[in-house]
Amino acid sequence: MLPRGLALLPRSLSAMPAPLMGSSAHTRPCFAVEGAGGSELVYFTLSRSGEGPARDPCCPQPSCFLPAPGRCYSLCVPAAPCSVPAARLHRRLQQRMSGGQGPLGRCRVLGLLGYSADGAQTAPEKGFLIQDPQGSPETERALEELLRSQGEPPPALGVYEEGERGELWQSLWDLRRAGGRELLRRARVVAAEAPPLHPAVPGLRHVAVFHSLEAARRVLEQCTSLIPEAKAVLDLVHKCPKHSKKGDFPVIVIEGLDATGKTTVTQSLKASLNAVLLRSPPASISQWRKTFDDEPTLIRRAFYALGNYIVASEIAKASTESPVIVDRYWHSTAAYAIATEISGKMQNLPSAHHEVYHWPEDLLKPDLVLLLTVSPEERIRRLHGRGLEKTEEETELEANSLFRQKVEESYKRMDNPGCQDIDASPAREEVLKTVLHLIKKHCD
Ligand SMILES: Nc1ncnc2c1ncn2[C@@H]1O[C@H](COP(=O)(O)OP(=O)(O)OP(=O)(O)O)[C@@H](O)[C@H]1O
Ligand SMILES: Nc1ccn([C@H]2C[C@H](O)[C@@H](COP(=O)(O)O)O2)c(=O)n1
Repeated sequence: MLPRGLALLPRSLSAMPAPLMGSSAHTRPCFAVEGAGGSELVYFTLSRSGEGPARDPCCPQPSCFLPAPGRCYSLCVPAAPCSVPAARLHRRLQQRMSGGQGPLGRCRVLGLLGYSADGAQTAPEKGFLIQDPQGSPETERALEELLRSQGEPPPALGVYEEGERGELWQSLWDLRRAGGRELLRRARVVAAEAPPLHPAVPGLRHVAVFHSLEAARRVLEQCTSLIPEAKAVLDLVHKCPKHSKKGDFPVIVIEGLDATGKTTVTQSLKASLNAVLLRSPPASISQWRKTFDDEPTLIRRAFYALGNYIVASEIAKASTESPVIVDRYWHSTAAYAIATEISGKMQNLPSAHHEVYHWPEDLLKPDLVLLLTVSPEERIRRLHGRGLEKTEEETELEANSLFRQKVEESYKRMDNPGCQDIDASPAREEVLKTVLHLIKKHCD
């Protein structure tokens, strides 16, 4: 018996009949599998005609999808990727599949992005590729059950099968009928060229890196009936002046990965400069961080973005009376969001000067942004030395040095104001001396 796999694909993309029948690779729906080929993404598209070599010398090989002798399943969320319901459905499925219970618990879950190859400035539809090392029918049943429990219409279910000549086929099934399924189409899986930009880049400004208060506010407004804290955040934003303006005293932001010494440096600066110390997210919303950290990227990043606007109003007020030091600000929000969304290798990051690195026009600009950097080994020594419980993202940083490098590189690509790099490895007093020297140089 030939190995089989299942795919749940974005309904909007899978329902695009013309591109599938046509021959232009530019208009076809395309897909990228994250993590199947190490740090490389595996790109594929669908051909109804079944044309193509028996075994495609390029990816995707059936083995990328079908872990011998297991089966592979994949799914995408069938709704607009920028909408709160789609983002929450994706998150729910992710939690259920990575919950470690039942047959889905033993599967390897990879990210799947569905995008259009015509370069549209839209966010990709997100999904999963699920590899079952045991190839058990229970997994298929558990997956169907999971999808049917998510309400109508459940995502379409695609089944991957290896053909007689080693080629890969995808059958798309409609799961809407209670207990049954109907074949919507069968298409050949063929390699697609890697797009010029990572598929998540065109949509970054819509789903992760918000460049205006309005864009972030729109997201939380969609959440008020689902997340009561969203209303509380919006109320605070509403109370802030529309365009916060900086006072005459300098505003200095300290940025960096966790445990690079931001708290240490900002507290010392506060004392040395007789400054006001602020942080983003501000104290007024930090009690809701856990709630928003558990939400999907779209909502989580909108929360942090709005936090920056609330801090901006605090900066405006404080900087009329004394220097202001800010522990994290917009650069953190943007750098972590970019590094999370852009899977794969460092080269997938948007190139320097890309608009995603530009400062939002409506957000109060600091005078100076200093980026503390330490070697990965020193950072881990400091994390362990501190002995605090690790957050999910800190664990990710420790486990995934590629992610850490992407956060740091994104910081370095920020524009106007850019981040000025500081080696924070030396002793505390020496780091403080360097920072004070730079502030003096900049502000004199
Ligand atoms: N220059 C330094 N040399 C040695 N240890 C340091 C230095 N600066 C800070 N540390 C220690 O490293 C640990 C992390 O520092 P700190 O809490 O200031 O980092 P942070 O960037 O604010 O971290 P987080 O973002 O996770 O809050 C602390 O235990 C701190 O005492
Ligand atoms: N202005 C900010 C501050 C923080 N974040 C996010 C980025 C990380 O996920 C996490 C790090 O914060 P820490 O653990 O150091 O308090 O919070 C952000 O997006 N924007």
